[in-house]
Amino acid sequence: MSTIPTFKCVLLDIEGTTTPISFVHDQLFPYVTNNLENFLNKNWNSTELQQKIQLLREQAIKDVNDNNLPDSVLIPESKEINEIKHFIIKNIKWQMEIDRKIGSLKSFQGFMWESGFESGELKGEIFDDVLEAFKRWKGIIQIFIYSSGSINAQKLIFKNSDKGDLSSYIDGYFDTTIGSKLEKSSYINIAKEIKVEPNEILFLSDNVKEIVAARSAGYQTAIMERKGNSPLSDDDRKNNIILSDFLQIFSHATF
Ligand SMILES: CSCCC(=O)C(=O)COP(=O)(O)O
Ligand SMILES: [Mg+2]
Repeated sequence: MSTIPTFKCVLLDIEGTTTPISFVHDQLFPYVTNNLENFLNKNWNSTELQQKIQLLREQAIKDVNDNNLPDSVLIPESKEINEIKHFIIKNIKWQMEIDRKIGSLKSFQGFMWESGFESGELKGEIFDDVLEAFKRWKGIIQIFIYSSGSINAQKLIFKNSDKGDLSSYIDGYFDTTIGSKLEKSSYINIAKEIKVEPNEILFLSDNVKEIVAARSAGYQTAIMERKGNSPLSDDDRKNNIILSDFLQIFSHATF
């Protein structure tokens, strides 16, 4: 068994990989849905909030025009303020019910989470083995994050984590502004950006479709099978390296 890594850097998904899915669904998402109305009322005059709302508005227009969604998802601009807020809340709750991984929603959520992390109400949950691997990789293997969550939200989770401030371990962050996690081109773009050959990058994720996209771009990959992740098929098991713990990477024959 080799203990010498054949990769120069790791690219890590968050939800289901560094962080339990339950943290995202039981803490992060309810923080948004429970505080939405208050948050809009309190921050209505903030330019940043209005920019985030504009992104939601533009996405909703695209949804109606390109995706044939009903006009009821639209967010009007020129109505009474409480009516506009009503449509924003409706739009966000609808998108969150289907766990949409789309930039405008993720950017809005990240903006809201800022207050939660600042007040200490939210603390990023990171698996124990992730911190141990970060310590072993420091100065040897570069660590990058690629999540559907906004870069702002990613930084908040690692800076305000239950393991302390982990920012110093992380060399860079990518979100879907570089492209969808399901597209081969996104992984090629990331490799170009970090100036590392695709076959020298190890991508870890719980999502098999993301793994397939990264593999088609020439990455080394492994599927994370954490408690609470979606079940894997027999084919997934046959065709992939499956890990339940980052520390298994250090003793895995093919890495
Ligand atoms: C900064 S992660 C917040 C969680 C989130 O909103 C999300 O969509 C995570 O998706 P991932 O790509 O990390 O599985
Ligand atoms: Mg994930």
